[in-house]
Amino acid sequence: MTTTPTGPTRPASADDRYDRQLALGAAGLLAEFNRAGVLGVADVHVARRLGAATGETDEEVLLALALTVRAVRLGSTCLDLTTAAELPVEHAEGEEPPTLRWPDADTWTDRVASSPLAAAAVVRIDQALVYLDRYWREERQVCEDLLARLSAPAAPTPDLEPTAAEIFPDAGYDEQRAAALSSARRRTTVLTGGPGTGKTTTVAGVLALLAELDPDARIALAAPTGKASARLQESVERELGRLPERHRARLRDLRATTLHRLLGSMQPRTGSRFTHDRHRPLPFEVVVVDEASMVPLTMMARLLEALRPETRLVLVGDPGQLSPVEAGAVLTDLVDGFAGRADSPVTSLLETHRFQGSIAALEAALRADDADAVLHLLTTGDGVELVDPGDADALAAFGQVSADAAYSVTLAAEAGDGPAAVAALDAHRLLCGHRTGPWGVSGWNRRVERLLADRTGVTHYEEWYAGRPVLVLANDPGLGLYNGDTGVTVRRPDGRLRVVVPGAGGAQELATTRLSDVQTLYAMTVHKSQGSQAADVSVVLPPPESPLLTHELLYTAVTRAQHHVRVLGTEDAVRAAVARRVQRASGLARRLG
Ligand SMILES: Nc1ncnc2c1ncn2[C@@H]1O[C@H](COP(=O)(O)OP(=O)(O)OP(=O)(O)O)[C@@H](O)[C@H]1O
Repeated sequence: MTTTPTGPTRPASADDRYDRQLALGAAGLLAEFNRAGVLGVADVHVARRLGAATGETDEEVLLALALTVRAVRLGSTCLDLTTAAELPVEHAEGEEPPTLRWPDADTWTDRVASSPLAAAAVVRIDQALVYLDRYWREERQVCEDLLARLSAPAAPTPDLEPTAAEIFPDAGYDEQRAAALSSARRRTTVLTGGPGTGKTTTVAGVLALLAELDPDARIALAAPTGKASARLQESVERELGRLPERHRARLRDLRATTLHRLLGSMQPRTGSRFTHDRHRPLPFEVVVVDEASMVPLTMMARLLEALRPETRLVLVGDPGQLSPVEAGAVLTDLVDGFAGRADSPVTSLLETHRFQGSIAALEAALRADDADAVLHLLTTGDGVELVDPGDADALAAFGQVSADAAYSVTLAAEAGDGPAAVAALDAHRLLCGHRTGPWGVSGWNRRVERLLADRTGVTHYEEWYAGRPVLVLANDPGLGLYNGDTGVTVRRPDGRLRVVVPGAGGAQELATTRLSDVQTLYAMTVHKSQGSQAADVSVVLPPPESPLLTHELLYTAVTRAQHHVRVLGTEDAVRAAVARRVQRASGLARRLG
């Protein structure tokens, strides 16, 4: 089973001209698909506007355009019209799905190909897929740049084996030693591996090998988000600390940054997107990009065009994790597209070094798509649990774990002990698949707040109180805060409240008035938790019919846990998640293969 999230949905029968989900003025097929909840208002408006600009009147062609806009909005880079009618259409429980007049799948693509829209290059047909022009260009460019990098002969490298043996001395590092050696010999590497498989350790080794080849090599470390770059900095520093002094000394001044900052500010007047592009390439001999699974197609296109052909590129990530919010799942496409090619730049690390026992077994069962094994482990394993939401006592106990964790944070925060409050906060995480609704972050935030109030006897009516955990929602480079940072409010001896936010350079304390874009963090989305870890994790699965319930969601959620994970969900929900891979349409893998 595969799924594509279906976006806004409403019952087909309702018709309200003031409904914000309905596109006013739309008629024919566009109105029909909008009313059924398949198309959003923006999809319809874009299609109508581009149709008017190009003189396109064929409603089936306009429908194809609107569906392609929708596909991009939901993360695909293109749309296959021959299978479009298989899109799951949400409908109210107990009702039949709406009957939609899907155009003839055999001729639809040809009609689009010979339309004024295609003549005006608004849409492109390639490999029988429909693209918006921009994504077609970016996908082709990514493919061409990568293949050009692979076909260029690599510079001859001296014998690196002795240095590799020095960096990775014992047999426990065999897999990483081999991966680091092959990366150091190549111009392009895609280093993949699940959580804790030693990707960062390998990157530190690759950098040490490359610095051995060229001690003056300029090295850039980057990640898609500020939070991920801060984590990269921290973990590379930690892993470099393991290396002999000679290597450490060479790599001491490395600083990680975001991809946006690496590429430079936007250049609106020159029409170029970033300071660095094909004409003004990045001045580095080595560029390492971590959390590559979070890099969307557009950013990958901008990065590749800004690299000199001789710059070594190392993309690092876990293709099993959630894809970026924007269009494209490039890392997955690279792994699929290069599979079986003799010149594949993909190197995979398989052995996990962080997890043990049932969590390691659960991770392996998920990777193998083995739903029976996943359920068996969740119901019998040590340190892993499945909690039935239909069992009131079990549900109450599940909520109590979060309330107890919040209580520990409150005690430390009221005592003014910042480090203890941060440690208590990081000891447990409650993760939800949904943002809103009773099973989402907003519902669980309220629920834990109530349980905590029952326990302390104090209900907080003020926004800020000692023990309030917060999640930062926007980057603020001035304050050194990043979207995804977490902090906790503590009471200082003078009674004032301060927010303690741990970071790579140590914790900082901020007045509550300086933090504007934050939300209470008794629960957070699985998406936001990517890349972070907690000793104990509670996961609230969406119901089986939710399109957000996917393999990637469950895998990302359970692999956040170091020692204990409890999953609130039915057996059906677990089976649905294991079976349902996020399907993002893209032509990149086929182009590469
Ligand atoms: N070969 C090894 N033997 C023992 N421990 C290792 C080995 N490789 C890495 N480790 C340790 O395992 C932990 C995970 O390694 P590392 O951070 O490199 O993995 P990762 O794949 O980058 O993890 P993630 O991306 O999930 O954060 C670290 O504490 C690291 O020091």
